[in-house]
Amino acid sequence: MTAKQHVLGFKLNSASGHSLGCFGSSRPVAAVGRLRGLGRSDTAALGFAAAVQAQQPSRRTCVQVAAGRQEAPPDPAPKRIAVKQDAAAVVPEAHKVFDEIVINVKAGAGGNGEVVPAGRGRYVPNHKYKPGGNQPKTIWLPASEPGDGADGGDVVLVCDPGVDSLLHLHAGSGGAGGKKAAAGKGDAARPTFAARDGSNANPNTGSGGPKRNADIKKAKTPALEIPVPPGTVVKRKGTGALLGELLQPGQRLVVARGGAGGHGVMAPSREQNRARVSRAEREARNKGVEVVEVDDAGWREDVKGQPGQQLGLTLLLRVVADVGLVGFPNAGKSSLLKSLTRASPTIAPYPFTTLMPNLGVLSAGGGANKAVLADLPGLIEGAHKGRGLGRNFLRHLRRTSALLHVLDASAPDPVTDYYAVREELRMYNPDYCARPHVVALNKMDLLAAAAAAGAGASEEAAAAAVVSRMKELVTAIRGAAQTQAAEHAEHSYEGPVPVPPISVVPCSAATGEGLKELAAALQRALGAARVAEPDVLRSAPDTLAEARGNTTAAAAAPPATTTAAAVSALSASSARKAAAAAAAEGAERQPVASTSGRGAPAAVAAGAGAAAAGAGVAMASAAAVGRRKAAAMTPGAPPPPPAGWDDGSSSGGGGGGWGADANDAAADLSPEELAAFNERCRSLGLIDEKGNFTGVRLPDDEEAAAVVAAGGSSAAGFAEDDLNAASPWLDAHGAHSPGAGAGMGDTMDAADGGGEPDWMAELEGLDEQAMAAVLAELEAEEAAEAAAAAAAAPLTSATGRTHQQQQARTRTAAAATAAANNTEGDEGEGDDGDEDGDGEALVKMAGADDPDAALVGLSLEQLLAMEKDDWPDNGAPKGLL
Ligand SMILES: Nc1nc2c(ncn2[C@@H]2O[C@H](COP(=O)(O)OP(=O)(O)OP(=O)(O)O)[C@@H](O)[C@H]2O)c(=O)[nH]1
Ligand SMILES: [Mg+2]
Repeated sequence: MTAKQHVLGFKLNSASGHSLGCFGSSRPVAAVGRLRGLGRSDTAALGFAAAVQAQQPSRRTCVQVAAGRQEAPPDPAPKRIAVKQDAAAVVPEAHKVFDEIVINVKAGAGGNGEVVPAGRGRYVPNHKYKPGGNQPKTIWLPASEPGDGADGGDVVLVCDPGVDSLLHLHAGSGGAGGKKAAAGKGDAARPTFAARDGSNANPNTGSGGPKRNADIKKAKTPALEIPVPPGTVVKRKGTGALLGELLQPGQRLVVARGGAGGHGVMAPSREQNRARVSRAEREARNKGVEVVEVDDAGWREDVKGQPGQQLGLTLLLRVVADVGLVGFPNAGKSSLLKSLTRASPTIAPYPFTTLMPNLGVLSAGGGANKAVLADLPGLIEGAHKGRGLGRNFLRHLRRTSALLHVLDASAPDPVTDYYAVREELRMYNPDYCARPHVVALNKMDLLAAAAAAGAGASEEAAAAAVVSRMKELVTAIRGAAQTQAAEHAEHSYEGPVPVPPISVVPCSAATGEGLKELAAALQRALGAARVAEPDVLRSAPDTLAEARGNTTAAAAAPPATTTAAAVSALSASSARKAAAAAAAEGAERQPVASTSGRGAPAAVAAGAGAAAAGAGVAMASAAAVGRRKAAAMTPGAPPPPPAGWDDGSSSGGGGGGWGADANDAAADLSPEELAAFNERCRSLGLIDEKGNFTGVRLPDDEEAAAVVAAGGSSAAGFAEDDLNAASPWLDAHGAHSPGAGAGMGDTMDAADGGGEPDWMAELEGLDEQAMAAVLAELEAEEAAEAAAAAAAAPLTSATGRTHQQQQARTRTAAAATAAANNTEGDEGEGDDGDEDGDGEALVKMAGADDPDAALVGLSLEQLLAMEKDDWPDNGAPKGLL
């Protein structure tokens, strides 16, 4: 044996085959992998030896290996082991779930405060100093107050409607500022989102500058905003505590608070320290206390910023939708979503095509009647225990108001499928089974094709076979729903009683058959959901429908549209009543009866005679046809609004604009009220004999004469003019007619109270005298206002004040003269026409201590004649004149 070769002897543990080895002796050493100094080929050789030894445990195996040589052994066995080792090193990539993620969030730490050495500053004279007093002559003024450190940035979740999943958080990438998840498991493997730390106090950057100004005491640190889709639920990892739910766009949830910034501190000077310590020492020694060296680090701690909060969060997405589509894989959920909405989900003939919910908007009837549908991944039996895609997707139903069960009608046993899905729902959350739901018997075309193939050439026989199969399925599905409710009662299961379907609609996503009926049924289900559980987040949907919900309103409607309104009202109210009754009755509710309760009244009221006797397709479609006929709707028109839906648009479609014209205001009135309202409008001249609106206007002479002749008012004062003829107009605006002896004051008051006075119309018919009186009164009013304003507003110059007062006096005098000419007294304007009183008031208002008071009575000429030097020194700029 050369020096370069070693003989390695092995004694392998026969129990485990190859876990331990010996190095030339019987003493066990470390595991094979931990033998130091061996190359890859050595390890392979050891492995080979282990394998041989495992085959023949009684033998002692020796392997000769050339140290340092990296030769590949010819035997394939070590290769296998090497492959095994590589396989162990592979870290399987974590499955990225779009609707759930655990992340770490870390708020920023606060910045440190400023430490200002006590020596910075200067002595300033002490203004309290008095010779002989105990105040020092100078006091120490520090140069600036020390600044605080900035608070650390918060971590905030922001509800962003532009984001539709949580996938963007997995990599911790994007603008959210997260770090990529580390390989491996545990906390470190989660993506981490850390906000910025607060900046340290720094006089140069603002924080920690001259701190006389409180506003710049702290610098601001921007928060880290993490966008999440609407419907994100935030829980604390570990405890599971619910931190919040983000539903509204722009909603914010602070999940980690930044640490507080450290305080700015004025550090004690060396002298102060020494003096303080030595004094304390001296006192302690005097008391015989042993002195222990203690570092007073209190202020040093105070300066430091606090760490930010740091925690693990579980984010769960619950899709926000009105209707959730549930069913077995391949039932055609995605196909139906595609046919009903503009969504384009992936559709394929194999199960679990859909892995993420797809959303689509169903807008039946346009406008407000919009519903968001969510197509969920397929469920299978045992999903609530984790089979298939598991129960995770079931939580997306949480925020839906109604459900659409999609069944493959061509499957061997659709009823069992329905029951199985209902049971899955019940076991996951019994509340889901209490929600209004519709069953879609999809793939009807396949059934028809099969029937046609079976029945040979006879089309009628094939159609009859399909109808009979559909009837059978509908009855069986309703029976299954009843069975579920009965079992619930029998076993006293938790939660509300499962409800039967609102409608079972045969349809085909491929041919489009039955889709209109399906959309209408979904709207009914949503209406029922809203009535049973009004959602405060939505605006009240049916205030107008409520008003039309009684026959009175229908009777008050214009004749041409009465039928449509009555049908609409009846169908809305009956549906609402049925829904309310259904909510109250619970398990006792008979599904067939409740369904006919929804459909039949509309049909009966319309005289279509299509009230269906039994459950099923025939009944549902007959009711729908009856409604359509009754409402005289075109085939493509939207279905009548269900309970709980704003019928603004559909009433317009069905009734030729009923409710959209001026009569809408009268819709809420009883016939008596309506008659009184019309009479009043007619008396005011607002509508003509035919009931047409004439608009708001001043009546002409004949009408005025008629009003006067009817004894409305006597003609006096301005009686012969058109002014009096305005009485109906004033009446209409809540003012009274000018009576005998009433002057302009009254008229103006009435006009003021009545909204927009037509001044030109009023002044047109006045004679000269009356016009002069009006003008004088206006002048007087203006003058009084000007005088009051002059007294109230502080004047800065004597000139301005004098000028204004002079003007006021002039106007007052003119007004007084005009008022004196006016024979009728103006009771409303009693403060006018008193020149002296006014002048006195002005002098009084000027104030006794006002240096300008002496100037008040002087004329402009007198003022101009005054020497400037004679002017009182009141601070006004001199020489203005
Ligand atoms: N003939 C016919 N085929 C249909 C109809 N609806 C769906 N299909 C077909 O059924 C298959 C499955 O349809 P999907 O819409 O992907 O079914 P799904 O329920 O979304 O399936 P998962 O996403 O796996 O749960 C596709 O091949 C569709 O073309 C229908 O009304 N008639
Ligand atoms: Mg699908």
